[in-house]
Amino acid sequence: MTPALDIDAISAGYGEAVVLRDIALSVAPGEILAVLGKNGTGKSTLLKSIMGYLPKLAGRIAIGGADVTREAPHRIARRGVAYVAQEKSLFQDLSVEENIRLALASDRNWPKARAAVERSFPFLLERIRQRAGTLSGGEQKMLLMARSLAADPKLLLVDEITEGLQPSVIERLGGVLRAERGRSATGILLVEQHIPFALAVADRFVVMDRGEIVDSGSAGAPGAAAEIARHLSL
Ligand SMILES: Nc1ncnc2c1ncn2[C@@H]1O[C@H](COP(=O)(O)OP(=O)(O)OP(=O)(O)O)[C@@H](O)[C@H]1O
Repeated sequence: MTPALDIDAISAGYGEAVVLRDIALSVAPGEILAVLGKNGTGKSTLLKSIMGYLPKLAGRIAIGGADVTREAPHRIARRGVAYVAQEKSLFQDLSVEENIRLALASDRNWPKARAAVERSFPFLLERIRQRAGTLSGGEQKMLLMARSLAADPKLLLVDEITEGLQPSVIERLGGVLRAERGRSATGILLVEQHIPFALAVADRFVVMDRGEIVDSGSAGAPGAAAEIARHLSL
């Protein structure tokens, strides 16, 4: 099966500063891969380089089998890649519906997108005309996730969605991601620091340290949480 994402020996960074070194990983359609690591180890940089925001110094990135290593971000997005960034990227003055419609390639996709929102976060349909900026922090994170899933992406990149959220919202996001894994072919790369959340929703994990992958395994393996916690505390 062609991977949703295939990264082969990527090195990348900011100008002279090399942050990622020789990264290799792949995500199958319908699979969730968690990327864990301490602050500043290059997890967000990895997502930015997949989105084409950073030039690559070496290596190759393929999305759905197509080489996108040197492609511009808008072309990568058009291949069906959605990115839930750490910074909230909602249009605060636009309504919930307008924010979701902006992620769609065509208005014709709205009925399908609406059904996806109903499946994932139905409360958003009751707030469909509300300005995004007037939702709470947790609700805005849910809207970000709903907007990405509504576009039915081939690949979804999620950067620390649980940061600053209360346990019930984290639980709800986890439920949505688990359901997504069961029903769609979207490959998901989930950058996280929240180990229990990551292991509950992912199939596999990798651990990054100082720009390199230093460990990997199956999320369901006994001892995975302790093994990851050791890396994060070193
Ligand atoms: N725009 C930038 N210019 C230069 N260096 C940067 C830039 N953004 C990040 N870096 C550096 O790249 C390294 C990795 O940062 P990155 O944000 O990818 O880490 P992270 O693992 O996502 O951390 P966190 O969990 O804190 O978000 C850090 O040393 C950071 O200072």
